Amino acid sequence: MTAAATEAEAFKASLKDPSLLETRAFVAGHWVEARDGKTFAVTNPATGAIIARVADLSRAEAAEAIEAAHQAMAGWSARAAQDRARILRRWFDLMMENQDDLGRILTAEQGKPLAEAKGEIAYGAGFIEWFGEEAKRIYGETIPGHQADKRISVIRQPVGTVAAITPWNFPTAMITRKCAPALAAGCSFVGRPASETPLSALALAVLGERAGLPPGIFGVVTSSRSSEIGREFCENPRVRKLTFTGSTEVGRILLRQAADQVLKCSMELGGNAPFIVFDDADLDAAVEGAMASKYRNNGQTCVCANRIYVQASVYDAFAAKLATAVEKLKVGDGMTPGVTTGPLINQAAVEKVEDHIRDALAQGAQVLTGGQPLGGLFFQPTVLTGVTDAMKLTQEETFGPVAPLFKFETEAEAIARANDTIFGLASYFYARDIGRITRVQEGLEYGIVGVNTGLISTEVAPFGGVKQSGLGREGSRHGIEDYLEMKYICLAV
Ligand SMILES: NC(=O)C1=CN([C@@H]2O[C@H](COP(=O)(O)OP(=O)(O)OC[C@H]3O[C@@H](n4cnc5c(N)ncnc54)[C@H](OP(=O)(O)O)[C@@H]3O)[C@@H](O)[C@H]2O)C=CC1
Ligand SMILES: O=C(O)[C@H](O)CS(=O)(=O)O
Repeated sequence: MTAAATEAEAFKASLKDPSLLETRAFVAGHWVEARDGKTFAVTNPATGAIIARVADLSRAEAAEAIEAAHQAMAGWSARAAQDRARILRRWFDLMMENQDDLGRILTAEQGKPLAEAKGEIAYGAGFIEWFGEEAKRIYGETIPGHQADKRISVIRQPVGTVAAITPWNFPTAMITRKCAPALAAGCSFVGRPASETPLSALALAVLGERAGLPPGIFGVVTSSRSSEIGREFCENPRVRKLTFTGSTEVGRILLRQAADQVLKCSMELGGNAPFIVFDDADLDAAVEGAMASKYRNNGQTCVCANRIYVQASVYDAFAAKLATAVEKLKVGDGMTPGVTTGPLINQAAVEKVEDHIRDALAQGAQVLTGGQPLGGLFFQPTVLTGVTDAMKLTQEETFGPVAPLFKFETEAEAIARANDTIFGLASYFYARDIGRITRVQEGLEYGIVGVNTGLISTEVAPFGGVKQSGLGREGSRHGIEDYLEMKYICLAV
């Protein structure tokens, strides 16, 4: 056996339940290899080791998964909501019972520290718990008739078979944030996870099968051919809803492809979050919030602070406090206890971070701490000062551990600069004056505003962006609406 195969086998053996490390796709309730035998490698970004080889399905096999989901849907949507709710609750329970193994699989393929990965498992499972409960509350309504002999009612029915494409940065939560409302509504679901991180989705399918999801209702199509599978999802007439999480660039491609059949779409796209520190802020709290928002998942989240604006009178004090906190971060393999910051996902991510830093320094910014690669896919958590709006990192999402500090003078200036972007997902600010808090929270053009907090992610709230950060909301009681169609019934009596 080669060293790579040995490492993969060793990782599988390290799990309490090795059967969770599935490498076949899940189609029509069956675990399948690609018909042509093709596989693609899944590597550990911390070590570069191949931890698995996963079935590499073709577009035709993705079509078979969609057909199976379409055929299975009638029986699933006909079940009582209580029945669907019980199965989703069981799925939640199984995820939490296997949280340690699921966290280890997630860290191995994505790189985030194990504690953070286990946190994502709980976060992701929370969507299944939440929408299992919402399944029982899909209410309709009656409306007084417009004529004496008319009786008007409105019912809400499942939209149909849902296709989902998800990113590598939250390989569990981004799937459950979509499949949970879909299945709760009575839809069937076929997901295609990012090729860097398919194992978490497959482990989810193992537990979904054990929880009692009927064959075909929840499919996972693993493939390295993302654009081919994406075309199938957009063009297959059996698909009635496409939901995507990822970059705005790919979101635009999918929306163009989905237009031909006027396919219902939800889009959770890129961000460029401002993080504003006013002169009346609690600076220690602001530093804590900036650390949580900026360096979570090594800066690889769409809601990470991407631009940090600090009012002039507190700029130096905030910068010094932030640098001190950043220098306490411990970079390393996420499986190692005490590590707070794992690797970036791939070499392209490292190069984007280096490009943003190089561009900023060339235009006069200074490195307050960090700024250097650490070998492999590791990078020093970095703070830049003297940053200006002309630099690349002001308009582009860095998606890495770089905190650029901008200086501002007035409240109006801060709001205007924070809004000067095509994105509108998350935003944050720290202040204590209630008048300022009210003006700023209303003035920011974003789908999400964190006030005196850097962490906003929860299944109970509506998550989503405005402008080019996306379409629709995920989570909260609103999150199920995108998986339902409203039907108006006019009965002549
Ligand atoms: N708003 C949100 O909640 C989130 C937004 N993002 C944004 O996404 C970016 C980083 O994530 P990243 O995964 O690199 O984003 P990408 O948009 O590159 O990839 C997202 C998913 O889309 C797939 N994909 C890529 N190209 C196509 C295509 N032409 N047709 C169909 N599918 C395709 C990818 O597959 P593969 O990788 O296998 O090619 C992956 O599964 C950042 O801009 C970030 O802000 C990321 C996560 C969440
Ligand atoms: O993909 C992401 O970045 C997530 O949407 C961020 S969150 O849901 O964890 O806030």
